[in-house]
Amino acid sequence: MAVPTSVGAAVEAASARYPLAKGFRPSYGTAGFRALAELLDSTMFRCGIMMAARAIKASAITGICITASHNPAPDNGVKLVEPSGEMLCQEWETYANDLANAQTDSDLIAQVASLLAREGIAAPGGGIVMIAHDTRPSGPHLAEAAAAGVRCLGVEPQMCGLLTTPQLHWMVMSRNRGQPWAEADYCAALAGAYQQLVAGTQPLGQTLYMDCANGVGAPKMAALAQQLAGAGLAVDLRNTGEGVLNGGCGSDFLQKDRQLPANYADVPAGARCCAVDGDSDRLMYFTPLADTPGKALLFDGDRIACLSAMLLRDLISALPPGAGDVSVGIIQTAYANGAASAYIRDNLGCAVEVTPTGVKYLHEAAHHYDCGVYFEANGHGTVLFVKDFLARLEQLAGESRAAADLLALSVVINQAVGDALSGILLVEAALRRRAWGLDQWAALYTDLPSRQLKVTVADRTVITTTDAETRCASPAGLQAAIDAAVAPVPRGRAFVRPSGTEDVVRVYAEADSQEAADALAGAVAKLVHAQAGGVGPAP
Ligand SMILES: CC(=O)N[C@H]1[C@@H](OP(=O)(O)O)O[C@H](CO)[C@@H](O)[C@@H]1O
Ligand SMILES: [Mg+2]
Repeated sequence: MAVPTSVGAAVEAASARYPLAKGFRPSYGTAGFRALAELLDSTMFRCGIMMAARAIKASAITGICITASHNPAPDNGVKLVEPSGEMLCQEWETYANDLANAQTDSDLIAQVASLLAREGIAAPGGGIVMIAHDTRPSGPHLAEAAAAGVRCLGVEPQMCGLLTTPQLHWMVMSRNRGQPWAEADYCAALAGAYQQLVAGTQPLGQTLYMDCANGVGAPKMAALAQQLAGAGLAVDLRNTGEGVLNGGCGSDFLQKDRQLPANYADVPAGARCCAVDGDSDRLMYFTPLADTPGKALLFDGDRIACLSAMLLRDLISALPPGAGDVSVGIIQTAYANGAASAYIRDNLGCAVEVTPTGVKYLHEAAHHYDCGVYFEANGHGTVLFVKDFLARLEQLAGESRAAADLLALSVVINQAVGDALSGILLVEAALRRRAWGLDQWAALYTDLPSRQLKVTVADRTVITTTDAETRCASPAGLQAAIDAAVAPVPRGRAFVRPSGTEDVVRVYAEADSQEAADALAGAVAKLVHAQAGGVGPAP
């Protein structure tokens, strides 16, 4: 099938303004495309075309968020939103790669024609693509490039300006469901549900110090906090945009260095603190340590998952018998701390599943349960409720506070994707309902010391993995060598995998002491360097 003439002409006319940078080979990674912002004009334009096609195909609204999340400020990238509000379905990732890598205008038009033919899209037009961006200076320009792509298919781009990634996902989800979908509706829905969850409980009484990573989370949390006035949640916003995005602050910085972010010198040891990343889809809680100034004790995604599962368990056990059996599952990746996995297995009585890295895999697995809790260790995740369970809860909500609270929980916690702002309300509500401080939360279990390293190799695709990335299938011999390095280490565990967002191989190791974890990670990094084509000096 030939591409409709109007589409071909529109692509040809517009694409000259968004040429493929010389030698640039974009690859759809763990969460979309990411690169230096100045390389991305063509990628955004082409993603615009694709998400317009996705909208036409579904007769619905799709979304494009221009962000490079926790990456440095000069980078940018794109996250693509399905009509359901979830991340782009995996089947369309191939189109994204094919379009993004078309070398000439005629190649591009041929790729568009092939997509339209394979998806049975005969005529352009219909649908809307909502486009938002984070605080990076390159955002508005790249959003315009995406909009130009959308228009080529006769679809209307709707410019939403500055939003967190999860807000855009939520808006697309709500709008396609025919529910109130504006940004103000997001704040009202989350704040109202939070108030329901904490009704009748005492405020925690201390300020929450939130590190906004100098990103979009700052203005958006400020707006949400306005709606929470009177709910007993005092938030002190730090790193609100005066410094460099993700520079010396934010959830990723904290997780990597376990060091206090910038502008926390005056925050007392033991204070309740949290940090989000540049697009506010990751959340870490932390507290300044008294005995090692400048260092933080982390409450990571694993610990947030445990707290969420405990809240779910409390509420589910208080449901009336009419609610029937409710399955709760926790989904983790290989990066989950071994102590957290053991705690869940031994104390929470939930099913545990391990998937490859990337929320698209965790999100999919979470759908296997009535309530699926998923968090990556880095704080990216949410709690999903299946429709049928929500319908049962609605029937019971009039007579059962637990049912009403579970419904409120499903509103507080973003059902489209992991959302740091909604995660904050989840954690605050869970702590407040138990009248818990950070001490009790910390006492659930003690993290095993761990270490992550990166190794640069000539071609990271030489490393392939199996068993949810816990074992290497190639290069031959590498896994046996890793096994030999791990064997003598008490509580030792290690694995390696190629990153989906950076040109590196990631090494993870944990053991019963920090020294042992560091040594094991170092030994495994050396093996990777030696056996998988390491570049530069050995680690
Ligand atoms: C170890 C780690 O934290 N990996 C991160 C990172 O993916 P990599 O494929 O490891 O580069 O970025 C992803 C997207 O933000 C996130 O989902 C994932 O958890
Ligand atoms: Mg992010």
